[in-house]
Amino acid sequence: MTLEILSENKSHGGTQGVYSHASAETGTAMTFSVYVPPHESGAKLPVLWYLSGLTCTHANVTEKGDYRAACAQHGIVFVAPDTSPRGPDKNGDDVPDAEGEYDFGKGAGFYVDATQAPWAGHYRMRSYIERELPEVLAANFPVDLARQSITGHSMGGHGALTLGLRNPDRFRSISAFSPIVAPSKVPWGEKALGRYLGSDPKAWREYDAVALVEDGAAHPHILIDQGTADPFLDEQLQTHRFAGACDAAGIDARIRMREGYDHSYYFISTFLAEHVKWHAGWLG
Ligand SMILES: N[C@@H](CCC(=O)N[C@@H](CS)C(=O)NCC(=O)O)C(=O)O
Repeated sequence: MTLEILSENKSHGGTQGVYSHASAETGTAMTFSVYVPPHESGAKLPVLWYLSGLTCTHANVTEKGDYRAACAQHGIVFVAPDTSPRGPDKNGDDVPDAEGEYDFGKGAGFYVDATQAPWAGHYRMRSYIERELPEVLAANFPVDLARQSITGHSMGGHGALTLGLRNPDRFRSISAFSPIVAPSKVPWGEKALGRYLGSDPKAWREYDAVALVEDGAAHPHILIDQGTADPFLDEQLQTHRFAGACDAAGIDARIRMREGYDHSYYFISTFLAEHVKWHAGWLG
């Protein structure tokens, strides 16, 4: 499994890298970024995954997220995958896309394994992040996969909550910024899950944080930050649904409404270091 180094830059005493590899899951090259903090030779470090939102690649958080000082201070490796397959597959054909739609297709993989044509062949972001990328990390970076946590933004907040709730033994803590907590119930999610997974909403439940909690999933360490001035809050994000599901299930999730903050990286960069520190407390 060879990694191509696209860039490596020294930062806060560690290395911020961007890498590409041939993914067996998506059948394409996939790009991701990894920040490795300064560490003693031979050390194995805990990992914080960051899943990005609609229209993003690894680059948005890497360039605008402001996490490196905190990761250097707490000795945490920070991994930011892409949000969908892109580019040519191994036959040289471009992966299917929804031309002109920012919320479906490329940049909008929704962290699912698609079951519907023409998406099923390449749109396998769940397995890519749950199975393949951890193996790539373990083979190429000084990581201790017994210590992992996960965070994300918007569609990536949905990804963090659903991956975390499905894999509570793998992720010690889960956080999210402005997550889509109930994709089955909102326009972004209804569109994406319907087209990737088909029209039967039963197949959507494992990709819906509220439905997962209703169906018995739980995690003891969940933190959500949501801006009150986020233009997507009422229609697409609906944080109250997750708060309600957690209350009903007896899950003590910490959900903070942040006065005046919007959906942008100005919001994320304000609180991402706090999230890194919070995860560090569970990553030991
Ligand atoms: N306003 C955007 C909606 C998509 C959006 O806000 N994307 C968020 C994630 S859901 C984001 O992080 N965008 C990239 C950035 O701000 O760097 C559009 O219409 O394209």
